[in-house]
Amino acid sequence: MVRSWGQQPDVSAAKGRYAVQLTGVTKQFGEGPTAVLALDTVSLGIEPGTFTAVMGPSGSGKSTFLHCAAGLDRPTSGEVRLGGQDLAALRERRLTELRRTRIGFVFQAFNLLPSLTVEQNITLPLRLAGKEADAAWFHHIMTTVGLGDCLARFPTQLSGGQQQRVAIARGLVTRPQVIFADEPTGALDPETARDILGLLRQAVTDLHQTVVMVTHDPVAAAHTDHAVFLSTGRIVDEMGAPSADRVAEVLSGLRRTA
Ligand SMILES: Nc1ncnc2c1ncn2[C@@H]1O[C@H](COP(=O)(O)OP(=O)(O)OP(=O)(O)O)[C@@H](O)[C@H]1O
Repeated sequence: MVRSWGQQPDVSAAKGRYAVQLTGVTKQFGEGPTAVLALDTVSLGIEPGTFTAVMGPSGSGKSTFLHCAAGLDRPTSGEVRLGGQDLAALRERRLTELRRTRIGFVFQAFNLLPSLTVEQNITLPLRLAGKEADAAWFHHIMTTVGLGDCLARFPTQLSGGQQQRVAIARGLVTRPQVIFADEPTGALDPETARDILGLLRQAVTDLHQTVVMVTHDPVAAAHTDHAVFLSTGRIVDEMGAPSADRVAEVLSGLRRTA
């Protein structure tokens, strides 16, 4: 049964066809002989309402890709568009507003505020955006991430896996158009990881949200619609309807040549 969670995110505001579009994006860190080319003319269009895995060996540029795509870092050259909006054209304040209203983040560094309870941490993006929580959606997220008993606790009273779940709930609560997730299941046991991936899938299928997820895990990638493979800052392969076996095969080939 497909459940509906009320109002869907406003994708009609998007002028472009893609939810996220990178064109010739290059990101260089440093200058001269020590310079690192973390992204090398990367071009990719991510359709709205799809779930994409970004994969590749360690140091291949996955996190840099995510940071540039999410407007957290500016590319050295090339263009990033979110819902048709060219991020380079935005001043810092407008960019912050766009991140707050249209993007959800689930990153490895959980960035939870220690002085706020679990519930306050999760609902913080809503308060910043001046929105009310949708009680049914909030309850559903809480049940899925298994945090119902921890709402009044503080982050320091939680395990690493529980903190990750708080970060995931916080990324989903505003039902943003695009969710960027960096290894969201890395610290979790397989059962919780499966539930979290199911929740991300539901955000895509039921709410037409777009999820872009960096992962090393072929099993996690098998939950997505599309896998993109990076090696030394370039997109070297793509796969529709990825299976864990085929993904593992591509990754081991890339590790051999990395
Ligand atoms: N702030 C930075 N300053 C200098 N070099 C950086 C910086 N951030 C990333 N790099 C370099 O850019 C390259 C890509 O890094 P990135 O973190 O994007 O890779 P990754 O694929 O996410 O790696 P991992 O899987 O190990 O997290 C690496 O060589 C890294 O050392």
